[in-house]
Order: sequence, then structure tokens, then C-alpha cells
Amino acid sequence: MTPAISVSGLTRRYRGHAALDEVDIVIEPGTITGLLGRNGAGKTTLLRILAGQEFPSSGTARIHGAAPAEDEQVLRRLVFVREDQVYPDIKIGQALRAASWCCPNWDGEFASSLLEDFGLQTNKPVKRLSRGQRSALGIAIGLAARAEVTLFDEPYAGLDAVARQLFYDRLLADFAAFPRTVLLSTHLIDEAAALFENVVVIDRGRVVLNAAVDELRGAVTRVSGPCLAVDALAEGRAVWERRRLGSQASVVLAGPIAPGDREQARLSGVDLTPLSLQQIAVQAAAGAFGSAPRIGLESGFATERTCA
Ligand SMILES: Nc1ncnc2c1ncn2[C@@H]1O[C@H](COP(=O)(O)OP(=O)(O)OP(=O)(O)O)[C@@H](O)[C@H]1O
Repeated sequence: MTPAISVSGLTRRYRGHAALDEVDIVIEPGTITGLLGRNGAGKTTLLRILAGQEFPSSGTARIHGAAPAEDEQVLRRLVFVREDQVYPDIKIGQALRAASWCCPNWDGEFASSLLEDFGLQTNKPVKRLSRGQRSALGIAIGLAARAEVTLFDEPYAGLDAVARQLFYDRLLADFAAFPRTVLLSTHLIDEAAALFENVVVIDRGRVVLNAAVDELRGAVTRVSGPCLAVDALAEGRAVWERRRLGSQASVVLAGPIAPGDREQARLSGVDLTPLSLQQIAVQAAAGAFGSAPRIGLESGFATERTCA
């Protein structure tokens, strides 16, 4: 099957600075992927290239096998919702009508119900909306478009927690009824984690983690307690991070912890705490995985001991 999104050797330089550096990503149709990374990591640049709004310096980006910047038909199959979307001086109803002309799968009833959910009236001028309301409008357009490929770039600036939850709920429900490919960039990682089947973490233009969320859940553990006991548990394992404070130590271990090791931890007063998706993304951006394009969990190193 042709991937919904495929990116190969993608590089984008701005005056010598690589915003994206040899990025390879393949995203299968019918999945929701979280695009994560620190400020300036390259997420928007990647989404803009996928949406045909930016050209790569080298490498390729394909939507359902076609180059978005060269193929108008591809653009009809995708919708790109960005945080800083600028609208002309029109009313909400006109913005929806314009979106309906561009989106072959547009569902007007769904758009109306989303407006109601977010408390937006069609006769209100877009320029009079608050920041959060403008985000809600973008989200309503992005969801009601039902585009085969839906790109959300931090779509919820200014949205309150209730409205964000509404967005997650509506996205999941509509995705279940009308599966499509969604790539969502966000800094609210734990909040959005339940949406994601896969995550891609970018740091300084490079992919530092590309994994299924199921593979990550419970698979990375912070181990803290007496130094020697922590070292004993970490022996021979992939260690992403080591810290020591006096006689206590803490390490982050990749891979499952066997029942025997759990018992050993309990007996020796060692705490085992699984890392959340957000903590894993932070570790990835901090370089725990090196910088290979497709990195497995077990690529840390356990060469030294914490209590040597
Ligand atoms: N038009 C441009 N001209 C020059 N540099 C740019 C341009 N667009 C992006 N950059 C640079 O490319 C890098 C990646 O920017 P990008 O906006 O893709 O990051 P991001 O991951 O979306 O960040 P954030 O989470 O803060 O939105 C940054 O260093 C940014 O300054």
C-alpha cells in the first residue's frame, strides 16, 4: 500500500541553517501520529513542506505518492490547520463556505455541530474572535474537511482545557467513523497522548524517535534508590540517563523490567516509575537515542556504573 505520507532524505536549509536534516518518515494511512519536539525543532517546516507551502532544499516529501508542491490534486486531499492561520476580513459562515469549496469530503452538518460545541456563531466576523475562538474555528474546519491527510500544527493556541478536550473527543469519534491520516504537532504531549498510535520526535531538524506508542508505553522506567541496588538493576541494560545524589542514584532504563527484577527492586528499596510519553519525548530530545533516523528503544548504553 502506498504510504499516506513518505518523507525521504528531506532537508530544508535557511541561510546555511538546517531546519530539517535528512529526515526519513513513513506514515501509513488511517493512523494518528503525534509530531513532537522542542521549539525550533523543525515541526512546522515539515508540515509546511507536506502542505506544499514550502520547498525542500533536497530530498522528497510525498502525500499518497505525489509531491504536494507540484500536484494540485494532492492539495485537495489534504487540509493544513496552523496555529497562526490568517483569515481575510470575513464572517465565520463565509470561512466555512470557502473551506467547503476546497474540500471534497466536507461535511456541513458536522461543521455546524462543531461551531455549536465551541460556541461560535456563523455571523460573527473572524477578526473579532479571541485567539482561542480563532483556534476553535481552525479545528472545526480541519475536522469537517475530513481530508484524507489532516495536518494540525499546534492547532489549539489559546484554547481552554474544556475546549481542548472537546477537540480530542471529536477528533477520535470522527476518526473512528471516517478513518484518515492525521499528523498533529503539539507540545501538550501527555494531554494528547491517548490520540496517538505513533509518535515522531524531531530535535534540531533530525528524527530522534519514531515509534508506536504501544511500544513505548511502560517500556521506559526511572529506577531510583540506593546507588548499588540501582547499579545492580541497570547492569547490562540500555541506560538513557544517570543521576547520583550522595548514596542515592536514579537511572532511566529502556526495555521491559522482568518480574524477577521487579521483586529484586522491591526487596532492595528501589522505586520503579514508568516514564510518561512526555518524559520519553524529553529524553529523546535530550539525545538519549543518538540521532539515527529510526531508533529502537534499546539504543542507550550501559557501559559505566553510577556508583563507581
Ligand atoms: N522562513 C524562515 N527563515 C529562516 N529560518 C526559519 C524559517 N522558518 C523556520 N526557520 C528556522 O527553522 C527552525 C525550525 O523552525 P520550525 O518553525 O519548523 O520549528 P518548530 O518545531 O515548529 O518550532 P515551535 O515548536 O517553536 O513552533 C528554527 O530554527 C527556525 O528559526
